[in-house]
Amino acid sequence: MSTAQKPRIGITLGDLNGIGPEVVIKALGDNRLLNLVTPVIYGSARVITFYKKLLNIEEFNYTQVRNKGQFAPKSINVVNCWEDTIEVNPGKATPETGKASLTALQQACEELKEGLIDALVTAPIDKHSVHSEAFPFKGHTEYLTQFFGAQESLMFMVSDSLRVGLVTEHIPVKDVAAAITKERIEAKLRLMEQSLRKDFGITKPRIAVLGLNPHAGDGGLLGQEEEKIIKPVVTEQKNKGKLVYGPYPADGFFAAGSHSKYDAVLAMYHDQGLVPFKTLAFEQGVNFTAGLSIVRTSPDHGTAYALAGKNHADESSLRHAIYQAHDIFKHRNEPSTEK
Ligand SMILES: NC(=O)C1=CN([C@@H]2O[C@H](COP(=O)(O)OP(=O)(O)OC[C@H]3O[C@@H](n4cnc5c(N)ncnc54)[C@H](O)[C@@H]3O)[C@@H](O)[C@H]2O)C=CC1
Ligand SMILES: NCC(=O)COP(=O)(O)O
Repeated sequence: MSTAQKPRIGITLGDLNGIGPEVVIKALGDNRLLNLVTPVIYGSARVITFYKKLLNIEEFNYTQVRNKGQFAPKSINVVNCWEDTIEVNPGKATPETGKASLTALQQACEELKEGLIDALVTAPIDKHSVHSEAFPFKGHTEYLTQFFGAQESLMFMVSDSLRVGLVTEHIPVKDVAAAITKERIEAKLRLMEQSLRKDFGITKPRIAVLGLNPHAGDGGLLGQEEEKIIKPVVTEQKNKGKLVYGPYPADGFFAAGSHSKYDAVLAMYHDQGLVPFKTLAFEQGVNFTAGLSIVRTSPDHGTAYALAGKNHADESSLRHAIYQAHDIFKHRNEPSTEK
């Protein structure tokens, strides 16, 4: 694709019984997006029609893709990823919709690999119903990391006011401390710094690192990870001239608004980073998988089954995910941006 053309953004519907189809339809209902990107929905026209009727949305037109990779440039394109009729029951977790969400994801990833689309936005899957022999992963992040052949990736939650990356992602809390190693923190810091430069155009990024234990260990009284692992990594980074600071106690850090002094924050585990992120930036927040050869974003929420089919789901995060995928794709492909 030449950079003058609009990026073709693949959008998977996620679990058909969750809020994925609703937020996709509502976000794309804003026609201004068509001036910027060519959206390609991976899923099923039948499911889209079902939700259009259920939610009473009339202003949403699309073109079904008949020939692989041939997309209508000024339209919302829909790729039908399965032939059979899958029963849609909003709010209900089922193995069938788990399987369908995987089929759409796999097809989108294949077409991304083939260069038929330029970036991927994924609506939420139900990690439990999709988990199977065919998908032995904890989520999209782990699947995409393997599919696109990366050694490591970074779960990077991004918004205009806050960026938070994670050292450990989808693992039980009981396993977190053992997973906090010098090598893993270094790898995540490297990915975060590269992404801030390459994807966000920040020449000399400032990064804050959080501690693991209460009060960042209180000098070793409340845990040794800060003294033995995290501080030495931060010191080494500083000695290399990197603007890396910490480790900071996580609670007071956000309470004092200290995150606004940094381009990104590295959290040690999922909820340590995502609780403040979602509290401060839920609607604008986007989940970005940094460190891959391709661009993938998603909204920062899940299937929200309790809201499905009720027209109560907020589509802002999905819309931001599309804009963010566009911006990062452009950043990576415009010759003038920082690499
Ligand atoms: N990227 C992905 O595919 C993700 C998938 N999930 C999956 O989603 C399922 C449910 O996860 P939960 O932890 O309950 O998180 P959730 O994000 O689905 O729901 C958390 C709370 O936020 C509300 N909420 C979520 N999205 C909203 C929206 N767009 N508008 C208004 N309110 C919204 C929900 O009603 C609920 O009260 C799980 O199966 C999980 O695996 C969760 C996060 C990411
Ligand atoms: N809470 C973030 C999250 O679960 C991201 O999941 P995924 O993008 O890896 O599927």
